[in-house]
Amino acid sequence: MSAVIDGNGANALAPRIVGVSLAERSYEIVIGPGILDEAGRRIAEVLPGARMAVIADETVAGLHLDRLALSLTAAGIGFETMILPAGETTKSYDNLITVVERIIGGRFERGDAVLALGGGVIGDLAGFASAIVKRGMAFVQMPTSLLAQVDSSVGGKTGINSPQGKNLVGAFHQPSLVLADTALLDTLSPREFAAGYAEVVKYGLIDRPEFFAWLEDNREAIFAGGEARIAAIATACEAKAAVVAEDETEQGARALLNLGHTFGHALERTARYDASRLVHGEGVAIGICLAHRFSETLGLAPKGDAARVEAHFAAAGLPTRIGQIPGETPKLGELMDAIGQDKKVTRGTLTFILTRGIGRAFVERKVDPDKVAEFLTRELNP
Ligand SMILES: NC(=O)c1ccc[n+]([C@@H]2O[C@H](COP(=O)([O-])OP(=O)(O)OC[C@H]3O[C@@H](n4cnc5c(N)ncnc54)[C@H](O)[C@@H]3O)[C@@H](O)[C@H]2O)c1
Ligand SMILES: O=C(O)C(=O)C[C@@H](O)[C@H](O)[C@H](O)COP(=O)(O)O
Ligand SMILES: [Zn+2]
Repeated sequence: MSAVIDGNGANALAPRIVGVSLAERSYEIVIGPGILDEAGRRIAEVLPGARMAVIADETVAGLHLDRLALSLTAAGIGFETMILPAGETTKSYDNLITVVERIIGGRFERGDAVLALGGGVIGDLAGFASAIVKRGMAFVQMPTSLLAQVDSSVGGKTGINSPQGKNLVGAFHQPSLVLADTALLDTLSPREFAAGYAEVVKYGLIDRPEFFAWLEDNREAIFAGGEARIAAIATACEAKAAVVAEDETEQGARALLNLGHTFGHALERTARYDASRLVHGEGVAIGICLAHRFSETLGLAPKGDAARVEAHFAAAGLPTRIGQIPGETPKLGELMDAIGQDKKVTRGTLTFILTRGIGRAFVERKVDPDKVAEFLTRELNP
């Protein structure tokens, strides 16, 4: 991207850089349009001499892999590509084995890197492969969905799904670099853009009420593209980077990033990870609304905040109620079973991220499962 100095001396087209401070595992998130064409140069600066095992799904490979290949070649970086089917079911044991064996078969060294070009599915799977091959290879994230640019490419959570639940097998393994080309979002479907937006809103609802209010005012501009979109992505990355720097392996505060996920992951499991019914960001949108309504029901949050959150998601085209998921309505027992497999369960007790109002989320341990079941019974039978 060429640099242009505007009237105020600011570099108008320069990418936004957000740092993730983790001592010797610190790295930069580079955000802006056109970063894809600079990928080779930027990667060579951070990982000189490393070869890349490039992993992408079929959709993203068809759209954007050629340009990445040109950029890597121009920078003298050797690479092999591995293409997987698109969609949540790709985060499987079978695909993990395929990818791991391809990397080993390609004679990649520990100091070489796995490069994930794609959404959160590819980032989580490729990241996990990089965490375990040779006990940990280098890893580069090139997120191509909104969700991946604001959330999954940052913070080092990697993994796959088990038939028993979301992300139940994985590792913390930080990338060395995150390159988020915001122009790639122009090819993302409106539905997937909206799904990623749910995770953007999440940061406002956790502890940045002013960001949530800004999103209420700027939602249409963010969906249209341009500066508002880049600003929203950068703010989300700053928010996530701050939490990750404080609590890399989720011993405490990082659990806040799971707002809406205890319910959301259970809904994804009951929808069988079927994208025609529910994708992750949609599950998060419904889950966040449930967390706000549950908090209101428990008398923790002021009346009206849950409705405000729901109105914002609905305006963005996102579902807010379990009944909006197409297909068979999940059974209470199935949902409670999935909730019982949540990774935040401690000594058998449930943990939820609840809220005292917009921007006032907190981690509640020892949540009474009977209260959750009563609440869900009402939600399932409105
Ligand atoms: N590791 C983390 O911290 C973290 C955080 C949030 C979510 N996640 C995980 O991320 C996954 C969801 O990520 P996602 O929403 O990106 O899903 P995804 O990777 O399935 O991508 C969504 C869809 O968009 C397509 N796509 C991606 N980029 C595109 C582009 N530029 N143009 C056209 N199509 C494009 C993909 O092919 C796919 O069909 C879930 O598995 C979730 O559990 C992980
Ligand atoms: O980075 C985190 O921490 C998150 O919780 C981000 C979530 O948006 C993401 O979906 C994550 O994969 C969920 O983590 P999990 O530990 O609940 O599987
Ligand atoms: Zn998520």
